[in-house]
Amino acid sequence: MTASSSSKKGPPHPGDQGGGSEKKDAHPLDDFIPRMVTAKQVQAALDGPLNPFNLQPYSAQYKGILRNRKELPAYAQMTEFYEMFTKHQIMIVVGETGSGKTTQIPQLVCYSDLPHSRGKIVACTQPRRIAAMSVAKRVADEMDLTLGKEVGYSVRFDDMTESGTTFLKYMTDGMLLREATNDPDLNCYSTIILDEAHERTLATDILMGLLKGLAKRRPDLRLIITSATLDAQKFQRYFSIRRSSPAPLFKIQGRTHPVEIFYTRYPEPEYFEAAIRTVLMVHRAEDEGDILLFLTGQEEIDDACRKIQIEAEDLLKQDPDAIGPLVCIPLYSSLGPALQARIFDPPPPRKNPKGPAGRKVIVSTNIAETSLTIDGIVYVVDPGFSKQNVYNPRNRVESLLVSPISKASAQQRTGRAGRTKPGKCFRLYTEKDFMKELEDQDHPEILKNKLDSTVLTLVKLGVKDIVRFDYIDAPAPETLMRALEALNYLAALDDEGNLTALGGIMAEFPLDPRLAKTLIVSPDFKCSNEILTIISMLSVQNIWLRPTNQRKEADQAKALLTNPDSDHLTLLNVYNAWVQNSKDPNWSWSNYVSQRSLLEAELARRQLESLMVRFDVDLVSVGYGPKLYQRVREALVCGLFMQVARKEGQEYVTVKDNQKVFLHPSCGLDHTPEWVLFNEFILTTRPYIRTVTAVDPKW
Ligand SMILES: Nc1ncnc2c1ncn2[C@@H]1O[C@H](COP(=O)(O)OP(=O)(O)OP(=O)(O)O)[C@@H](O)[C@H]1O
Repeated sequence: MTASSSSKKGPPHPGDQGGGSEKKDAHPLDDFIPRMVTAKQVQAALDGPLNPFNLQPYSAQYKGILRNRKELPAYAQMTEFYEMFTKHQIMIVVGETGSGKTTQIPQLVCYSDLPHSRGKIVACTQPRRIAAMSVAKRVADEMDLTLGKEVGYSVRFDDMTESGTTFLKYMTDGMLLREATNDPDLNCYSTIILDEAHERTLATDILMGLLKGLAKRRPDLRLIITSATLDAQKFQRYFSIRRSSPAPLFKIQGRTHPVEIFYTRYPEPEYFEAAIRTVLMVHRAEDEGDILLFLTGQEEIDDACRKIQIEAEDLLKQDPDAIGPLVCIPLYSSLGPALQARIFDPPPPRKNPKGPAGRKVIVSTNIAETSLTIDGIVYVVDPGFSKQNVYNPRNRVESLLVSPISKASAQQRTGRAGRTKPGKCFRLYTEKDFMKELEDQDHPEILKNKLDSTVLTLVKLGVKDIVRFDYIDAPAPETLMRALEALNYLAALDDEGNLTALGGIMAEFPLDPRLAKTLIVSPDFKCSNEILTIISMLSVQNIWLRPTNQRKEADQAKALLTNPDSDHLTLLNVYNAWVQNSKDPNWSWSNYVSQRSLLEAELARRQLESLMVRFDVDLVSVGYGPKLYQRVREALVCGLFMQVARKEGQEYVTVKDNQKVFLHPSCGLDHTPEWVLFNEFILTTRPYIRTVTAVDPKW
């Protein structure tokens, strides 16, 4: 620590040897009192010559970033923060977008943990992996430390932390939940920050219940719940110690830069067209600055990127002195990390030194809605829609529907502008609709998703009564019952609802319970090597590329890789052919399959394989031939037997619920077999089953 703070001695650290005069192996930071740290000490440390976390001199980059951090509202309220943090085990933090909740609060907590060599980890959860990864990178830079060492992240299939070194870990809420199943006391953490709690993802909701209980067992554990302002009181009440004393609220006042909001005068009948028009209008008429456009899904986004790009090139040709170059970058969750990272690339350079600056347009799903700072975004275009998952427990159908966003989402979207300078947000709906039609909040996922996997996690966590668990909002009993029933059929739970040995292992795999079961039983069919590949391929989206102008060629290429009896076996063929061709991107390109999806599948495969090793699930194969194909199909039935349909006339009817369904157009079967199993039931223009395999009812 710097000289300025070494005079401020406080009570000894719990690990200190008491009574001695000079401590033998004193650490230079020993007088930096954990939990009792003051804003003054931290400010002195931030401005000091040495980084207290690694005792190295600060870099020039650090000093530059620090100047900006000092402008953040969270910095200005540091004293108040520490006052509350030292007094309370649980606190709720609210603040406007961009005030520094995600980047600053976890750092402040880290100072209170110094010297970290003795310490535990500070965890900060994020609903989305891209946010966890990019914020960890930003914070590592802010702290002048190395990403993957002192500051790390952990997301499904990608762990960038170092055991014993990492003391600040950004992670998806799902990862923390998974860790809790192995260590219910989460002993390695000193403080857990549930960030973006207002998003109410399934995992965050369950974590809130667990951590509320855990806080009673572990008085040393601190919890911080951060949220957009609208629903803070709900969290305060939920985390109250007694009925009369709600959890304290730390309000970060103010924001960094103003964002001007514009509404349309009349409702827009075609949001997609309006969105493209608006982006081009901004490009033509507004000053330098990048644009972020929110759309609902991959197809729409790719389509928009193409259209915007073409139009912008036309504009540039017509008037190169007034219009700058433009590059359009898509962002959605199925893009691999490398392509997602393109959103942080600089905008294209000017065409000529006197001409207008280049502009970057990012077209994204709502994964860019929270916690993400993309430097340079000045304009946000928000058509007001997103794709939302809705589960109907009566017919067990999950459907993705394009629906209006909530006011909270709209505010988050607006908040993506004005992060590094003042911004503008164009809402493609009227102000009246915003006020009257949009709900305040999105419905919590726990009230609208299928809960099979969640219930398995809860049982594994030792929750005895699933219905009476301390949910912040309890799900419909019917949804819970459906989940218990499915897990019982899968033999993950016995008839009394207790976890079986099989269920215990299933819960260790980050997969839908049906797929976990398939994988675990597959050695009995001597094909676990193949099932592992198929499941890894199922975990990534969009293996097939089908560019609009090359649909025929793409379909022909796909036909050559297709197994006529099974889309699952087709996935196996694709992966194996790719490996046989040395994972050559040219092979992928000429066969119209996505190299990046295959790379992601490979990553998933590696991670799942290490779990198989850990839980003694043998990796075996009978070798190629018709026998293998049949065994793979039999193994699939073991996990997916609840997802079987039978042909009736031109269509299929599901065996379990008697629903009429159709084979999805992407299905590669060359005939319509009597019985099929399917991976997914989706409702779009019609009820479809997707990724289908012909099966024999005997199995
Ligand atoms: N990668 C980055 N590059 C440049 N500036 C950044 C970056 N990340 C964060 N910042 C700055 O830090 C500010 C605070 O970001 P932070 O993510 O902590 O805000 P927040 O309060 O969590 O907001 P939100 O909930 O909207 O994500 C941003 O407004 C921006 O000015």
